[in-house]
Amino acid sequence: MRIAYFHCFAGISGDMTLGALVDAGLDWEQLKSDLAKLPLTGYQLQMEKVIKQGISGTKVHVLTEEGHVHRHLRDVQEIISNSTLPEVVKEKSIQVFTRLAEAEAKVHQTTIERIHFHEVGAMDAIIDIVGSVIGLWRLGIEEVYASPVHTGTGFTECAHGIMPVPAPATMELLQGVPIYSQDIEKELVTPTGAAIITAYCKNFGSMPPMRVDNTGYGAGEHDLVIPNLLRLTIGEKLDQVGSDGHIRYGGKGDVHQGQALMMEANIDDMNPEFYDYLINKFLKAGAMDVFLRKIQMKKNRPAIVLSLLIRTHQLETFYQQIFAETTSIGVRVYPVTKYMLPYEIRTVQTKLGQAKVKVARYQDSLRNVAPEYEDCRKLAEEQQIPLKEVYDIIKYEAYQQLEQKDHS
Ligand SMILES: O=C([S-])c1cc(C(=O)S)c[n+]([C@@H]2O[C@H](COP(=O)(O)O)[C@@H](O)[C@H]2O)c1
Ligand code: NI
Repeated sequence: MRIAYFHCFAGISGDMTLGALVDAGLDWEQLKSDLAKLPLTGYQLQMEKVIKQGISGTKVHVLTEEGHVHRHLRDVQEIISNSTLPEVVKEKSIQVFTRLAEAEAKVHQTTIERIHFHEVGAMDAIIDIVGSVIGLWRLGIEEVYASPVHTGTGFTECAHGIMPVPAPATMELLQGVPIYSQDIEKELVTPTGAAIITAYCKNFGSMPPMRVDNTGYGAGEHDLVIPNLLRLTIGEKLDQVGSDGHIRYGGKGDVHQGQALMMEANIDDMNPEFYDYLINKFLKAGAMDVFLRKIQMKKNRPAIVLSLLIRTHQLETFYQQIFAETTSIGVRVYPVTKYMLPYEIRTVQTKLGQAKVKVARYQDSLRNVAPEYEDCRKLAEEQQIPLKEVYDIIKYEAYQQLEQKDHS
């Protein structure tokens, strides 16, 4: 499972979140073209690389000509609903704004229908929030975690006048979240940042075990005595790292469940030489699996079903690639639920040498040991032994070692 960890050592705001997402690999041009799907004009998006206390990060600027506006929640909802963004993005963005409205309503003792946003409903806040939702969706983040949140202290000036830090709406949004201040007299967490992180975050604490793919830094406005950055780390969630250093995927013992999409296209008119190239291309682009089946179509035409198992956020990427690279002009897409045994990758020492094996367990019993093909191929080539023999030896010796460990 792909997860994100936000390290909020200098707080969190909407533009820091957007900067961190871009710094961690969100495609800038893609983000701009996604945001252009909102019925909003009169803004410009800019990004720049900045250095904060020697650390490089991305600062996103949302430049608008908008004067002081008072939007209600329903105005923001309408803007988002009237966009051509995917439903998941619209729903999550509206959820974040609804959280903001609830916090504002509580602070100003009114209702979410009546509350009018000042700064937090301005165009830059809409861009920050919808952009952050797009970013997490585009990067395929399935779960979000965060550190305890550094809030800052003192006072800040806004449309309401002078406010204590954390601002009342921020404080309301941070109910139940571990927060702290180290006497930095700045507003480190804004209502927008607090609404985004609390709408997503599963747990505020230390970083869960993960295999890191990318880290990005989103820069805040001011220069502080600490690096004014929000650090975002993206990677694959590991359910456990044992004291032996072995990594376990998918928890201990129980079958775990995940959602994915199956894309299929029936192809009867493409040069079969292309399939090898396409399978590699789709796998490199992040498909979880790609496979072919022979079928007999109407008029007795022999054909191929090209199937791709993909993550839900990859839909657009892959239908574009299928239409661009194959002769297909239509794809079927359906949601699938995957049930998976937890597994771990272990390196075993055998009489032929070292090899990795994938070890699957159900509860506490060993269910499968699969030697890694590439390691076996290398050993077979190096030692001029038939591949199937190498495979059997690795599997047998791995079983013996693992069973011995389990019983000791
Ligand atoms: O716009 C509104 S209603 C607003 C409410 C509050 C409360 O705490 S109530 C605070 N603020 C301040 O506005 C700026 C901008 O916030 P963003 O989240 O849009 O970056 C910030 O100083 C808030 O504390 C605005
Ligand atoms: Ni307010």
